[in-house]
Amino acid sequence: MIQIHNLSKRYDDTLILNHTSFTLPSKGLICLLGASGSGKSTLLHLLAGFDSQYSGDITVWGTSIGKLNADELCAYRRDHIGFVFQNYHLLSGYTVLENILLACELNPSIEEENRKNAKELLNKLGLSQKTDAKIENLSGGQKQRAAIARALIRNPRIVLADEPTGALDRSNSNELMGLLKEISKDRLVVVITHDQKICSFADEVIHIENGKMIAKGIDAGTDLTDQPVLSLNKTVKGSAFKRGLKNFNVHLIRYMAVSLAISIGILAFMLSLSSGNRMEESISDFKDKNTAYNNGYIKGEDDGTVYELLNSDERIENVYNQYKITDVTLRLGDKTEVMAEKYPQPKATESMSYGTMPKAGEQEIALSPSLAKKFEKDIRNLLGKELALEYGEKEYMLTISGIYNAGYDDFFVSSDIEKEIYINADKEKSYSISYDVTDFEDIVAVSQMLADHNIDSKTSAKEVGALQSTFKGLNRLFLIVSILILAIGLSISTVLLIKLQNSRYKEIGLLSALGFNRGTIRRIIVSENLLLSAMSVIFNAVLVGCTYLIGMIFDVAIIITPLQILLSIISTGVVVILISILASYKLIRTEPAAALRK
Ligand SMILES: Nc1ncnc2c1ncn2[C@@H]1O[C@H](COP(=O)(O)OP(=O)(O)OP(=O)(O)O)[C@@H](O)[C@H]1O
Repeated sequence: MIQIHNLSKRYDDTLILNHTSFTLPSKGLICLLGASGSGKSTLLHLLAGFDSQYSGDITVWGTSIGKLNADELCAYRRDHIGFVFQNYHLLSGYTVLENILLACELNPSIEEENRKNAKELLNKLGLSQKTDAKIENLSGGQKQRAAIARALIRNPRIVLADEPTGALDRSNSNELMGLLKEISKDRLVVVITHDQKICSFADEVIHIENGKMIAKGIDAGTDLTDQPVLSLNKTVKGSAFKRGLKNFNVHLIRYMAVSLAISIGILAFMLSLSSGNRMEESISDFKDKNTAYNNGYIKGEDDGTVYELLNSDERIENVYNQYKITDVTLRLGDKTEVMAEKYPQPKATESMSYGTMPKAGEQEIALSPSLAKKFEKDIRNLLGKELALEYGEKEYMLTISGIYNAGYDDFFVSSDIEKEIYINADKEKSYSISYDVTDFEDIVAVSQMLADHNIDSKTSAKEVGALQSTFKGLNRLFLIVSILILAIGLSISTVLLIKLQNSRYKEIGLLSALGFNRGTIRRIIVSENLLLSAMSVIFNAVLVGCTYLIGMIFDVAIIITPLQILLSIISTGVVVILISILASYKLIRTEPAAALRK
């Protein structure tokens, strides 16, 4: 029997049930009557363990359900309660049979028996033709019968039905009540109704008036001798992943829309980043073409002050004095050219016709066109050839790395070769100083520092400055755009995922009402979220591929580094999982009564 003692229930300031006490028998058919809004459904939800926010006590077969923990309450709902909802709460996208078997999902070991029982019930309820029909294609009355079948399938000891005949005609109502009367011989069946004729089936009629339960009718008597014990088996069977997969399939279109939106957001962010990469590439292009971009040259005699200033600056390296040298011989094949005087010249301000300036650490030489022509008519052919440079007693074998645009006979050699040559030079007075700026970013600042000291240096600072100011502005712009795109993408994704989760309150409320515990529901949702995340990752990868393809077709090079691609794919997955966890946090924790009302 169920003993209701001093039960009160309020919603905010409204008292619905007011210190009411009543004892319901262990078997028999009870009809619950009352004006609309009097609290009939509320009472049924409390008896079913859908809502634990009340005062007073409900004792079922000697156990107070208010004292049960969350898992025990789930076991109570799953193993002892069959509930017929006023609004059916059947899952769209699933068949009638699947909806009914949902109640047995936590006991899949007897799957065949469950199916057989479900079909028998459908037969009894006149729904056998609709076994495999999608629930959304059923009429109101058919849905009601499917909901009744789901409540009865596990043969529960307590059946609570909220207006089960509301959508049925008289003959179907009578048939159903006949069935409920039949099963009430060995269990308790409580039926909410507004129909007085239905009450003729009842063993007892209870009215709810002013928050109190009042008996009106024949008392079925409280059968204390036949009182079962409330067994609570907390073992959970059934695969949460299987249900998650099914749900994912049913909601596939919705999930696809969400993952597409998220992937597009992250792709847009990546494309924006790609513009930043393009700038990086332009800078590296500039560096490749202007191999002497970081070199500086200061002409004039120095008493050591300029040299000291350069040497003491941490941004500067490879500082050395340059000297005029005489009688330099260049030999290539059978052609020899002697330069009576060779003056050091600024390297960074020269532009290249072909090839590159000699690089430090390499045995290289670059020639001016007029000098190059003395060795070969088509000066381009000289690139990569070996040229011997003789100075003093020494000979250096150098590779011709480039031809630069000076209008007189001249050459540059790699800085380490140049320094070696100066060992034998007349070092009475230096002609100029050469230095390198270690970091590209510091070139302009170093030139400015020298200008502040009234030192005139020849560098590529002007070009680098122009490049930097253009790129700095654009970079900032793209960074802002990227962050904006990411923020918009994340906001849209969050809203979509929250909407997706919010649309599922009823479904999750139903699972909870059927006895799925919080852990199982969490695992179902996590499975779906993992599937959603995997789908988003795949979409993201496909979209990146398509973008590359479109870029190739329309000849727009899209620069995204493999690391950025990997990061974007991983972040898509992580973003989806994190937002899903956040969005489903409340969903998992909502009690069935509240979830089903949303
Ligand atoms: N979750 C809730 N939050 C706030 N108010 C609620 C909530 N659930 C029910 N109520 C209110 O409690 C009162 C009783 O509702 P309940 O559904 O139990 O009535 P009822 O007797 O079953 O009505 P009906 O016969 O129309 O179905 C109503 O005024 C309803 O608006």
